[in-house]
Amino acid sequence: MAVYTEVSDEALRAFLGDYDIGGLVAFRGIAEGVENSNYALRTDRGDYVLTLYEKRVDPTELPYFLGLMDHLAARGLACPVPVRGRDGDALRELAGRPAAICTFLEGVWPRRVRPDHLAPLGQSLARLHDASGDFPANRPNALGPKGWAPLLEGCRERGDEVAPGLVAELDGHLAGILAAWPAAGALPVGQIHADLFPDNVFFLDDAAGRPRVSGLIDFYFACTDLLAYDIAVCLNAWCFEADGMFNVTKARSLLTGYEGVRPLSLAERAALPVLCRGAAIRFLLTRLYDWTHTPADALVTRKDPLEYLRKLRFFAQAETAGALGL
Ligand SMILES: Nc1ncnc2c1ncn2[C@@H]1O[C@H](COP(=O)(O)OP(=O)(O)OP(=O)(O)O)[C@@H](O)[C@H]1O
Ligand SMILES: N[C@@H](CCO)C(=O)O
Repeated sequence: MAVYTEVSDEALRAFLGDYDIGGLVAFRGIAEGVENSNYALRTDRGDYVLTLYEKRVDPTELPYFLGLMDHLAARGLACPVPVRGRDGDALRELAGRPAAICTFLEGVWPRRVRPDHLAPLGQSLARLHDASGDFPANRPNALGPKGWAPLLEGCRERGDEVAPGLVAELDGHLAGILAAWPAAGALPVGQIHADLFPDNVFFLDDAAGRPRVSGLIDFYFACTDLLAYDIAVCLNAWCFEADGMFNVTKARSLLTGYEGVRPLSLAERAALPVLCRGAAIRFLLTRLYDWTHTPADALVTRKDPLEYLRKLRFFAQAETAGALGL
């Protein structure tokens, strides 16, 4: 479900009148995604995605997200390009919500991640980091280390309903992660995607049948943080099997693909285990918060926090990159 705000035919036609993208051919809601309302839009000039930004997005941050996509696309990264209206503005308003039209990306996200998805993923992630090197704006990571303790506080009352003893266990993990977190200035910082899960990466097969990344989407958690933290997010989101096992082959392919474009420093590699613990607790906490604050019958699909507890426990017992097999 991801159409929270309905758009009337009349409002849509008036809205499109502010653009120079041709006449309307087709318009339908996109079911996937949970944060915003997304519509597939076809005009006689091409395909687009219309996004209406819902309540959890801070409108003052939209220029950063749209500006970053524009910047990356201009440097050759396949990502949605915000389309400007006749007045030059990409960020507009529709049905009472901030709204933008972006170009449509071909491809499909992998429902089942295979080992051969990982090297192209790593390459794309490194290209994103390289291409954003000269991006002029910054956005602190609200869901980074400083945000985790307040999130855990928000889960303190009801967290143990999800698993007995969970909150106390998370207190212990969080203290350990924060104590071991890289000091400011120790690792390279830049613009990161911060949510590069399989459903945000589109692939198409090349002529030889090998998967190639056709585009990255959903930059609405992007922020300025440790570049290697983005790899840690991917190690969490892409390298575990359904039975909970960490797949070292996938993890190595991710790093090989990444380092083919941007080699990691020794310090970045050494920090991977704690960055992986950090990424695991970040997704565990946001999922736990949503689980304990969203009514069970709400339209939003809640994601399982315990999937990330298992990942956190796995990373907590691997103190070095070597122990992870990396
Ligand atoms: N530029 C694009 N090209 C093609 N499809 C797109 C594009 N942007 C979004 N989509 C489609 O819309 C769906 C939802 O998009 P997105 O993940 O950005 O939504 P969201 O509501 O912000 O979701 P999330 O819960 O993942 O944060 C995607 O899975 C994809 O199918
Ligand atoms: N990727 C996040 C959802 C927010 O995009 C998760 O799986 O918890």
